[in-house]
Amino acid sequence: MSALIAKSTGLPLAEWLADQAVDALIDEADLSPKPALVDRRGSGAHSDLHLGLMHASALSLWPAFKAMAEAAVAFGDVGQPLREALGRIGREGEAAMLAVTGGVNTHRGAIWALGLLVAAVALEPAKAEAAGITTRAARIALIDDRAAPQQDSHGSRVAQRYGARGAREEAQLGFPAVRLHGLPQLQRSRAQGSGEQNARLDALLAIMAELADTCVLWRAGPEGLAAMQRGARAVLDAGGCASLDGRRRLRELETRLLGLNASPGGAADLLAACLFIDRVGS
Ligand SMILES: CC(C)(COP(=O)(O)OP(=O)(O)OC[C@H]1O[C@@H](n2cnc3c(N)ncnc32)[C@H](O)[C@@H]1O)[C@@H](O)C(=O)NCCC(=O)NCCS
Ligand SMILES: Nc1ncnc2c1ncn2[C@@H]1O[C@H](COP(=O)(O)OP(=O)(O)OP(=O)(O)O)[C@@H](O)[C@H]1O
Repeated sequence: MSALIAKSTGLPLAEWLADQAVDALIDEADLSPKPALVDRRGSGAHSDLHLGLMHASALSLWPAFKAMAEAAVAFGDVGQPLREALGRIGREGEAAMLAVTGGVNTHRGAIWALGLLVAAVALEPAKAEAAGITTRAARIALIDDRAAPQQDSHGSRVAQRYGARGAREEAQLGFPAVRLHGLPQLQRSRAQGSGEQNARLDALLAIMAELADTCVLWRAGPEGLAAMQRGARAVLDAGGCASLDGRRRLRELETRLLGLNASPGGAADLLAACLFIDRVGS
């Protein structure tokens, strides 16, 4: 499917995939009202981020996504050489992002998730259904990158402290938050006639209701994480973002998260992953 679309647009596959990844990031950033995240209304719980910066950051990642797709085509299968090429390109992409944002982490988790997914599609563009893409991405993520520097990141610290599944494990398991929660909810809400923006918000909430988001754990601990998961579930149980009661619950969730200075950045990255698969998937 994606091979055919790339062909019909006349673009090389790698360029088409980089376009889709960047557009998924821009769609995620623009989607409003997202609880406590950067969106068209403002900066949520982030004093160092704003929408223009999210856009500039997304655009700065286009060459990295293109290079990741090209690496997948060149190596041709999942293995150590591809894994280590992706790691190197990912780190270069992160450096380009930090140069554009003046050192602010706008899309770290997204480079990881979308990079793996872009490579997974490029490996077998004819097999672009969600299960196939996420399984191939997981197989890449399971390989050790011997050149990766030992990191003492916020995410790895809280994942260890609380025994939570962080960004790395989410990918290694084949993105269950996307496959089992985000994408099915996106389709359900569309089928119910909720409207595209509400369907996307519902997909974000379905991810938030299940994810051990290490951004939230870092800033607000296990109580913050529980508040995020419970609050997101309450919106969906009330009928989702297209319903009046759901909207009321969404406002309550945002107030609660802002009070905790907690922002579901990991869930936002995985919504972008969800929108990417929705764009390229067959
Ligand atoms: C694996 C990564 C994300 C490091 O993650 P780490 O757990 O150490 O935490 P860190 O706090 O630095 O970043 C986590 C990022 O993931 C997102 N996130 C948080 N929780 C989750 C979760 N449960 N699931 C998915 N994403 C999450 C957040 O938005 C955050 O931006 C990645 O940065 C990495 O190793 N990069 C090295 C370069 C590389 O190999 N690139 C390959 C590109 S394919
Ligand atoms: N629309 C969005 N708004 C805010 N964050 C987002 C959005 N989309 C994705 N994110 C993700 O959220 C992360 C930002 O979270 P956070 O600011 O907590 O990270 P940090 O800079 O590592 O830590 P901290 O600011 O707590 O010291 C980014 O890595 C980004 O991937």
